[in-house]
Amino acid sequence: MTIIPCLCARRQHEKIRNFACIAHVDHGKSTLCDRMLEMTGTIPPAAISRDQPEQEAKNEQVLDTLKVERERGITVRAQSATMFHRHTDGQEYMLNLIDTPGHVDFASEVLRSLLASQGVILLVDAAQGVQAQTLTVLDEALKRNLTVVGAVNKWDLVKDDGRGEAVLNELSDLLACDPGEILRISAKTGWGVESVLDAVVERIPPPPPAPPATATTDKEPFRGLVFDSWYDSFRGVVSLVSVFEGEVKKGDSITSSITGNDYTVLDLGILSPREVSIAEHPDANSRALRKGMAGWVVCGMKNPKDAFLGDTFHLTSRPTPPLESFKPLKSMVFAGIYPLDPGGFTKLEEAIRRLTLTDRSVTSNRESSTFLGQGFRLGFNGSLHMDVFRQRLEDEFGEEVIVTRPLVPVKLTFKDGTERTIDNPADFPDPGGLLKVVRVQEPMIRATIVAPDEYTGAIINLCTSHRGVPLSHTYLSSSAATSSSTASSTALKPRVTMLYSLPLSSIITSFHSALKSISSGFASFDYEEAPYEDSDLCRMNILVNGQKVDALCTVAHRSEVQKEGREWAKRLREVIPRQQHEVVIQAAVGSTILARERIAPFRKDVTAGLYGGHYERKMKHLAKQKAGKARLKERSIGRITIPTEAFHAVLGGQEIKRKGQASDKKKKT
Ligand SMILES: Nc1nc2c(ncn2[C@@H]2O[C@H](COP(=O)(O)OP(=O)(O)OP(=O)(O)O)[C@@H](O)[C@H]2O)c(=O)[nH]1
Repeated sequence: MTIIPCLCARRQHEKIRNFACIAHVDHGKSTLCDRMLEMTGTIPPAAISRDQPEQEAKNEQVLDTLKVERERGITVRAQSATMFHRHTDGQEYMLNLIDTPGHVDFASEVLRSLLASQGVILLVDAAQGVQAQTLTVLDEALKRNLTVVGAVNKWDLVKDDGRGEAVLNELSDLLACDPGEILRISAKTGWGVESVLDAVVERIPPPPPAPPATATTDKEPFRGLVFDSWYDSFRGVVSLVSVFEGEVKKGDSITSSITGNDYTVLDLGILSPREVSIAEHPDANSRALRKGMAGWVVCGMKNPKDAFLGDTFHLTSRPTPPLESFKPLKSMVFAGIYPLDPGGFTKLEEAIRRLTLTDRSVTSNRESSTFLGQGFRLGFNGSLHMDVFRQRLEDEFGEEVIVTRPLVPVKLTFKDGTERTIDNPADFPDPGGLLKVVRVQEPMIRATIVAPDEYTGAIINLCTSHRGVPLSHTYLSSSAATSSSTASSTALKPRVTMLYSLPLSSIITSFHSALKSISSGFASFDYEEAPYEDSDLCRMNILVNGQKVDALCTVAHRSEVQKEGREWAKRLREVIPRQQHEVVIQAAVGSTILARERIAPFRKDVTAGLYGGHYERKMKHLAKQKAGKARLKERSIGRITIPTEAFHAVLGGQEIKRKGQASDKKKKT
């Protein structure tokens, strides 16, 4: 059993390191975390041996605990774990590690992780080299003055073709450090991972020391930043707290800076990687969460609404100003969420309330649709985020939902000078209403695309077709240097970083998959928000037998609306079942019809019982049927039944097509 030497509180922080693993998607963050947890004995070792690296590891992405993370092989939530590591200096260190997501939609998870860290491990895949997200996450770490330890991962894949060295140089150029400082590792086999643990101890600074005690205060008062929280049906809200100052222990009375509510600490502990009460952890050797530590706190907070990420807890008896918090990223993609079962609103409401506690970047407001009934308008960071949220509702709460078409926020400036930002297409004015609007603006992004330069032409075409404007085009330094004819793989060929200004709306559906397909998977893409710009947008309505289907209307750029209208009318025709009467589907902007599709009615054989030769009777029956149908049609305007499943399929089809997982045809069958 290893015990942290009992240092006085002022020195103990020196044995603590708080760091995050950051990288582009799939560069091996979660795998590296598995190996570090194994090597420090935090989790049982996997059945791998350094002598037989080809043997598969058994611990796979142990910090990716959500079903959606395991199914999709992506991290969507930052996860923390505390490890104890005996360094070569003979001392035991407490390492608080945070595994972060790589996808841009979960950037807010990376940002809050960085606030609780003093350093980062920046991983780069030896086969892929520096990618778009490598640049953006590094930028965030540098903005916060964090120490960056660079590591090239997947070294087991490196052959004698110079690729590994080229990637190593690329990363050292980026970090402006000596190539010798970059670690070479294979997170999968565990090779070199010991050097990461050593670098964490030696290069990442400990949390800042406590100020000396003054005559009036015997010790520093407690201040802790809440950087994660989740809901437990028995204990209520569990908050993950990074202790910036002082210490907190069981029985302490603490106060939330945001709500002013007082609580008593009922239990607290560390994540190792599961929750372990501090009193029970053999290595913690302390009954308190001390300065520099990160751990969970249960304090009888029953209402998830009282839990705020970025909140500061302090001792009730020693009020302190709140710590610098992090602003939640603004939601940029909005969609209506409705229960598939029309009576399931209350259950869905509770599920959303619980889930938004673990994912505070989702905004939620009630809304109602004439077609779908009561539901919610939720705001997300991007379309993958939206899709993951929908899957979590299903996986974790059994809630099947209909998700309407996503929309980015649109700013309207009216003639009288008032401004309004709308997140629901139903609120966008029709052509008549637009006469009162002097300015329509949509959010833009600054996109970073990194790709081998042979794909430059195709990428320019793709961006242009998505209304993109080029900003810059530069070579990744060392890849330009290795552009020689000796390069034997695409990863060694010169690579470019292209910056583009693009409307956010143009990239929320198919842009990413299109980029991957035109670049054979070699291009990577990331973006950051840019200011709003003027845009010629209009609202497209979908009409069924002349009746507006509010849940299907959308806002699109005028240059794209015709194509969209045709696609949607066609798609609806495929999913709406034939009915007793004709169904006409139209896409329209104001009174201008852009597309029309018709579903022919069933024709009941009213002459079936008649023998041949009764021509006049047959004609009479057919005439009667025609008149009856006309009446039926008149009455049924607005009463066309579109099965909810069909609706679900048509909206889901959009998602499926976007991800390229299945064609619409497959969906139909
Ligand atoms: N050959 C090889 N494969 C690796 C290595 N490290 C990770 N991988 C594989 O790379 C894939 C992605 O690894 P993850 O650890 O999930 O990557 P990640 O960066 O956490 O992914 P996100 O969280 O989705 O961004 C998995 O299939 C891993 O098995 C390595 O050192 N060598």
